[in-house]
Amino acid sequence: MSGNTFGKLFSVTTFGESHGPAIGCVIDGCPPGMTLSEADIQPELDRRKPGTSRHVTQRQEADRVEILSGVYQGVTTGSPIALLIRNEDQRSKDYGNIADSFRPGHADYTYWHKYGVRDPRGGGRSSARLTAPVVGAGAVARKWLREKYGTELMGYMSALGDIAVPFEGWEHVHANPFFAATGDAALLQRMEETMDQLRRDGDSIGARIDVVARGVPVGLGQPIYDKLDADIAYAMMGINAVKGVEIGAGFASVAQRGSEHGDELTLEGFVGNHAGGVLGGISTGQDITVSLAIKPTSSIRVPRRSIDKAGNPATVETFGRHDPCVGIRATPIAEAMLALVLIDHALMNRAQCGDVQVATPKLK
Ligand SMILES: C=C(O[C@@H]1CC(C(=O)O)=C[C@@H](OP(=O)(O)O)[C@H]1O)C(=O)O
Repeated sequence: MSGNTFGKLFSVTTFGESHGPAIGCVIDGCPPGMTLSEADIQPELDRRKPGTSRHVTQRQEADRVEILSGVYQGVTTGSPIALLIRNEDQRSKDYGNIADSFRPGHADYTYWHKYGVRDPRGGGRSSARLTAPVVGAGAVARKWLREKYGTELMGYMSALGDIAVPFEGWEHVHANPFFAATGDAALLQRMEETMDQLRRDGDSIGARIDVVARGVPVGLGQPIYDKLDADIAYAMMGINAVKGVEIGAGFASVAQRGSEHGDELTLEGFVGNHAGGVLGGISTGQDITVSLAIKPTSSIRVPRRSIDKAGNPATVETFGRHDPCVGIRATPIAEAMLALVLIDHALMNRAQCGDVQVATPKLK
């Protein structure tokens, strides 16, 4: 009801603010009997944490996760799992000059009208820092999915602003600060220069992120309202700054014919994956492919027109430590959200349809 909980059977409630003492989440419904320790979660948080290159926010947070409950002798018990991440590097004075006005493109304005109370310390609940607990919960989900079905989740940046970054191979993704799946040195150099110029300009830029789930069993998803692709879109739109989601061919479907779009079935497998791994809202067993449009960060140094709380015209400039392209750190977050959707649907499918068997081959 209050927009802080995600998922039905594997439900995650996040808490905390960017400049409060800590952030975290409570996971309810994790299956018992899975080995789990901080070491399973920390590497995912390390992929997302701030301060890892000059192209992201310089706020220094270790994002060290503590498991407070739900695990006994290294095994999940079925009780709620609480994950805690302490904030260490808050600097609320950066927000002093905008405490009474509204950043264009930011949630400041809508939160103020909705709640009538403003947390002047940083972005509060609307901060992208709140994606850290989501990544923590996603790490638990992806471990279960890997152990149960061999599911793997991967993602990469496929565009930085108007620079398209073609996919070359997964081996490149962690060899550059952008999560780009390319080894093209000239292209990476162009991306670095674009970001350096943006930083000098005090401006920001958008990005496109592609996410893939491989090894998803056939049959996940519900027929009408809780379609797998609908829940994926819902989940992705829950990530800060996401303005668009495509599944499979997405908006390119508009220009396709049925003879091209519909992936033919052969005994060797599906021919193509325009469906993005989902037909009729239910997983096909192929890769689930999702693409996200991430808007340019709204906290920028460029002076812009706004108003203040009293209704006077104001000029807004945001100082402090911000991501000039929040999309650079979005890849692990998108993977985590996809994992949360998949585990929830896997548990729901197990409940209703766990005994169903048909003799038809399962295609890939
Ligand atoms: C700290 C993180 O990113 C933050 C995301 C963010 C925002 O407004 O979204 C604003 C900045 O934080 P602060 O509230 O301290 O100004 C970023 O540094 C993080 O992702 O962990």
